[in-house]
This record gives sequence, C-alpha cells and structure tokens, in this order.
Amino acid sequence: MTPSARVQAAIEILDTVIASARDDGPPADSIVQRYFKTRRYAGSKDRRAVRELVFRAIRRAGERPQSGRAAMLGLAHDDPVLGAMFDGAPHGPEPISEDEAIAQAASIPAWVKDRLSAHAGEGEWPALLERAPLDLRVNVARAAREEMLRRFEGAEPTRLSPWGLRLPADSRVDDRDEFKDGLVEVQDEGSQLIALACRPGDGLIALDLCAGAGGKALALAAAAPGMKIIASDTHRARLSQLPDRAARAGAVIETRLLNGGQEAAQMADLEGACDIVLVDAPCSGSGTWRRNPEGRWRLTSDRLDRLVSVQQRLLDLGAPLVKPGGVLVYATCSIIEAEGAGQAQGFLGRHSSWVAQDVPFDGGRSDGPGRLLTPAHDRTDGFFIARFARPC
Ligand SMILES: C[S@@+](CC[C@H](N)C(=O)[O-])C[C@H]1O[C@@H](n2cnc3c(N)ncnc32)[C@H](O)[C@@H]1O
Repeated sequence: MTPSARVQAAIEILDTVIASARDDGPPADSIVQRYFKTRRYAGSKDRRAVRELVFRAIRRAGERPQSGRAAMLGLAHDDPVLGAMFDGAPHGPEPISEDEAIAQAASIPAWVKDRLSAHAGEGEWPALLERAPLDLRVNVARAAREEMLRRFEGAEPTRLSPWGLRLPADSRVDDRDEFKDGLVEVQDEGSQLIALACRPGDGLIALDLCAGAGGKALALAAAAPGMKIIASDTHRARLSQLPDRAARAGAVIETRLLNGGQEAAQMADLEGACDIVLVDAPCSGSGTWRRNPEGRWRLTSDRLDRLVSVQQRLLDLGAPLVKPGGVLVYATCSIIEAEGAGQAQGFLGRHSSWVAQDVPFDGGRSDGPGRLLTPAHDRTDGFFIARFARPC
C-alpha cells in the first residue's frame, strides 16, 4: 500500500469505529482486524502502520468526531508529513479544502471534566491516554513469580501487586506455553489489587457477583485455592468463558448465570452466607481509556447516570449476601466521582451500620471511603476500590 492509501484505509476504519461507538458495537481493535481479513493485499507493515494511525487519531479526539476523515484531519493538522498525504493520489484521501474544520486535540470529553474525582486533575489527563504496559498475573497456586520473571525476558515485578509481572506495551503472550498452561494470565496490576483487596483465604466463601469472564475470580482462586468461589453474571457469553479459563488455571469455580431482575431470588441460598462479596460493577471504563481510547466516545451523560443506578442496585443486591463480620468489596475501573467515592458514600448512607475499611495494599490515594488508583499516580489502570465490613 502507498503511504496515502494507508491514510485512506485508516479513514475508512475510523468511520466504522465512530459508528460502532455511537451504536454500542464492537471495539476498535476488532474493527481493525476485520477490515484486514478481507484485504489480503495489505502486508504486515501496512497493517501495523494503519492500526497506528487509527489509534493515534482516536487518542487525539476527546469527543466523537463527525467522520473518519475529520478524525484524520485533526492528526494531519498536527503532523505536516501526514497532511501532505492528502494529495488526491489514487487510493489516497482527497486534498484538504480550506473550509474543512479542524477539531482541537483533547484528552477527555469536555462534559466529563467536572465529573472526575478530585485526584484526577488536568495534570493527570495525558496519562489516561498513554499506551499501557502489558501486565501478567502469575497463577501463584502453580508457579512462583520469581520463576516467571526469569522466563519472560524484559519482565519486571509489579510494584504494588505481589503477583504481577510487567512487560512492555505491545508484548504478546498468547502463544507462550506459560499462558497456555495456565501459569500466567493477562491482568492489569490494578485488577490484581481488587482481588488482593478481598483478602482471599482458604476455607472462606466468596461470591464474585459481576464475574464477567472471571478475571478477578481466577485471581481469587490462585491466591486461595481452598476458598469456595461462586462467580455470577447476567452475561451468558462472558460467563461461559470462565470454565475453560478455570480449567487451564487448575481452579475450581462454580458459575451461576443470573437473569436480570431475578438476581435476588436466584441468590436466596447465599443470604448471609458469604465471607466476601465482590461487586466489580459495570462502569464507564474511564480508568481504562488508555487501553480502549474510543471508550470516551461511547460514554454519554445519560449512559453514566444509568451505570450509576445499576451500580447502586448491585451494591444493595450484594449486601444481604454478606455474613455478619464479612465484607463487601466494591470496585469500578473508573475515575469518575459518582462511580467511586460518591457511590461508596451512598452505600454507607443506606447501610449505616456497615463500616468502611482501608484496603490491604499500598498505592492509590484515599478517595472518600475508598481508594483511587490512577495511571498517572500508580501506573495502573484507573480504579476505585472500597471495602465495607458488615457488623457482627
Ligand atoms: C466490570 S465487568 C466485570 C469484570 C470481571 N469481574 C473481570 O474481572 O473480568 C462488569 C460485569 O457486570 C455484569 N453485570 C451487569 N449487570 C449485572 C447484574 N445485574 N448481575 C450480575 N452481573 C451483572 C456485566 O455483564 C459485566 O460482565
């Protein structure tokens, strides 16, 4: 492909990414992959270059652009070499006309700025969009971190999680035997800390209420193989990935598929029975924009309000399942106040006998009754984590 044909390809992909963000469709990464499946003429260098252009354009645009061309014009505005490729050559983009508007570069959508935690001030915004490293969690039930550090060239131990290895951005591990044999899982250090915040222990009963494909449940199982873990979710496709992942890790995890609206009835047998209930709630994902930068284009104020009320409902659903003396751990991969400290304050207001406890790891900063991790401060994805103890 010529350089300008690569720009045109990036524009076409961005058109699809923009529509997908608007309509809640697939993520940018899979759109890029799908685009090249039907264009076998593109070599690996072309694919890499186009992908790079697509993600640079996404990172530059805080708000959802009008079109792929508008997104790419923004990038071309900052980069004259790219601008020169809008020359009307065959397979390339049309020349730039004088009346085409150029959007300002922005890290985050304007409407979100006032909604962020006070810790996530303007100085932290660039880090929200920086390329993230690849973190692995060692399955400590089956392997020692020291041994895995020796096996993965260039790996460093994570600073806050005792289970993690950090590899450079763009590292690949899915073809490694250690991954296939369940000795390591891909998991951001911040996610590992959520499992740590649960204080897993053999002999306890833990419910991972919003288990998804089981990232946290697997971390809990690795830390305490003798703990009974129940993983539930309303999303069949996500939860159905867990049994295979658990088998690979040598973990035993019970799964329970929930029907939205009937969760309490389906959980009646667990009332007052769990030592740990983890509510890793659906959220804006604002703490993970460095991995999914087009997530900024998916979020709207209405969607945020809906998420906040789902989080509240899930917290109130989880609370009665905790046994006296047990804990409810609440987490979101968000740096938005209403999904973090605001939500935690609300919980304590509705459950006045419960007590907030500090989380058992260093790092992050106190944020209301919980702790906030941010990419700039902690070099993890952004997370809010709180622990609430039920009185005996
Ligand atoms: C942040 S994700 C969980 C990620 C997962 N814990 C992990 O570590 O990979 C939130 C999950 O909440 C689930 N969810 C949404 N509504 C739910 C409900 N009413 N009951 C249980 N899970 C729900 C979503 O399907 C989604 O998988």
